[in-house]
Amino acid sequence: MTQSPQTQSAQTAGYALQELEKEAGMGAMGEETFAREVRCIDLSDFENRKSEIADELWRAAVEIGFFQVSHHGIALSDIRQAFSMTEDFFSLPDEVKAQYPLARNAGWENKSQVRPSTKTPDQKESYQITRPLMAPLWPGEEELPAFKDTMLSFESQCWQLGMKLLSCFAMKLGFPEHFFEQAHNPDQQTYQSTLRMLHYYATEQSEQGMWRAGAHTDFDCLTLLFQRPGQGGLQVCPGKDLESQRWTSIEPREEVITCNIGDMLMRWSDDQLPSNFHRVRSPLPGEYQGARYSLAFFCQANKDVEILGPQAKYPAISAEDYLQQRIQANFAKV
Ligand SMILES: O=C(O)CCC(=O)C(=O)O
Ligand SMILES: [Fe+2]
Repeated sequence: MTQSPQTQSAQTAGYALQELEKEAGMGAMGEETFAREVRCIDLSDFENRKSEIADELWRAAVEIGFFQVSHHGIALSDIRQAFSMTEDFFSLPDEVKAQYPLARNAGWENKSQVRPSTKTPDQKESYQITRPLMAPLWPGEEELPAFKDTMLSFESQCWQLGMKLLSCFAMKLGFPEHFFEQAHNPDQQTYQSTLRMLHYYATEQSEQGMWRAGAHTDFDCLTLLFQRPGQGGLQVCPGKDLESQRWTSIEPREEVITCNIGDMLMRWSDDQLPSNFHRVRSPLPGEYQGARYSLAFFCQANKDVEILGPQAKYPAISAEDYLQQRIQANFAKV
């Protein structure tokens, strides 16, 4: 980094402001539609079909910003096991979970994320796993047997898939094929990719008139989102629909993973790849009113990695500074 700290933080603040202004206008209900297609890209025979898959991913990401992947290599039984552990974790008493409090992007929080779009707390609890920060944050084996091993192995599978997808984007951006894999190195202390377990409260435990997750774009490069059948509510607003605030509902399907580009890759791609708004709305009367669980894996470049696009549209910024400014805008205390 050649800039003085002062110039650097002024630019950081300017960019943060721009992102937040966009987000602040997105809190309304808007219009709902099922009409827009969210493409599902088949990843089978990945190594042999890589350039064709890369073309399909690029088109879906550029044109819509969201896509789903099928035949992605993570076994359904592993996904189900990760969800079962997630339910077990959130069933622990609050006093137990409170021993593992959220700091930066690891640990447990409860109704503490206030989105700039809604300015109200998301009606959820979450527990985030970020490898280098976990030592004081794992429940003991006696509290939750096999939790740590199961979730770490799932995290690793998510990382592998995330890196596969990012290698396709690297090729299309003119970076070396393994560029993003090197930037998301799980063996270093600077690793900051995160597996987030989410539990949205059943209607009776939620405050009325609030969002399960207010409209937002993700901070990361790429998000992989796993949903449970029958637990809907995720809605996306592809860039084209931003002005009209037309929201497309994504029907949860167990065998596909819903993916979206985050702000970090948008910046890294000089805005060629858009990060788009999404949210989780509360159930409407007549819909399933029970709890909703989801799992999200956020590919976030290691702290010391410099984010600079192929055309250098924006000044270089470290992934650490980039992420920190977005976390601060969302959580008061961390
Ligand atoms: O739970 C979901 O379906 C979405 C979660 C999400 O968008 C997030 O945590 O960033
Ligand atoms: Fe998100």
